[in-house]
Amino acid sequence: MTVLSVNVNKIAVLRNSRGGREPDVVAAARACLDAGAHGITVHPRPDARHIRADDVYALAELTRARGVEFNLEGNPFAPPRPGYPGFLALCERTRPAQATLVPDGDAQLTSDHGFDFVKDAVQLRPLVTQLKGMGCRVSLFADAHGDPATCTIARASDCGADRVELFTGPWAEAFAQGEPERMLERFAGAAMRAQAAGLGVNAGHDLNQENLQAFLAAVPGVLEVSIGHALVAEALYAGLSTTVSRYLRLLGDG
Ligand SMILES: CC(=O)[C@@H](O)[C@H](O)COP(=O)(O)O
Ligand SMILES: NCC(=O)COP(=O)(O)O
Repeated sequence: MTVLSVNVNKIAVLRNSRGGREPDVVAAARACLDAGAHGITVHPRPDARHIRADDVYALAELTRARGVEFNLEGNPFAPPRPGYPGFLALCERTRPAQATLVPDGDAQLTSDHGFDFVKDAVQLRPLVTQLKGMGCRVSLFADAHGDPATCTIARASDCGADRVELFTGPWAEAFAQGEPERMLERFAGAAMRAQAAGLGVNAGHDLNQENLQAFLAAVPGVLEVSIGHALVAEALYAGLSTTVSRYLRLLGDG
């Protein structure tokens, strides 16, 4: 079975837009877990555009109390700054069940590529060792959509990683354009090469209710998907009619 880790970054985007406490990230995470989600993911960014250090601490406590996986994602190379203690410090303080390393830059709107496991190995190896020493399972964000001849995904095992997370943005794009076949072949091939090297395979980015099943049917042995942006958008649509009805009842119209 593939487990679902819900990414609650977008709840924090909404909260931060008004500067108050609502919507509450922990309450939202609790609702996801009450609905049966297997874990919670967050990807705090150094500019604190959504998840803040305090959210990470509170979610670590919630997931520990509920006995579910906390998946902390982030760029381990981004230096600390006021309000952001750094990815390793956050892991040290919260001991997430899974640490997912992602090579994003500050200016990125969102994550858009994985590591080059040949070029980045020297830097990654000691970090992976350090995180494993904290008791974290370590997953590395990986491209799976490129030419199989140049794909370095299997080399993630040389970095000491337990898993890779396939960057599924290109899959979502190919699906939306009605051209899924070649992309599915590439992702399935990359997943199998990673598995042959002893790595577990996770997947995430832009997965949604439309593109998820075809992906999982074609890509073997995906252990976990982390989904946030689309899931929160879909939740808005699913919840809007109930909520509008409630307001109308309050107004005596319904
Ligand atoms: C690694 C990954 O694909 C997700 O964590 C995604 O980047 C979410 O981050 P944002 O919510 O900041 O877009
Ligand atoms: N690791 C991917 C993730 O946590 C969520 O990505 P998205 O669904 O917000 O694109």
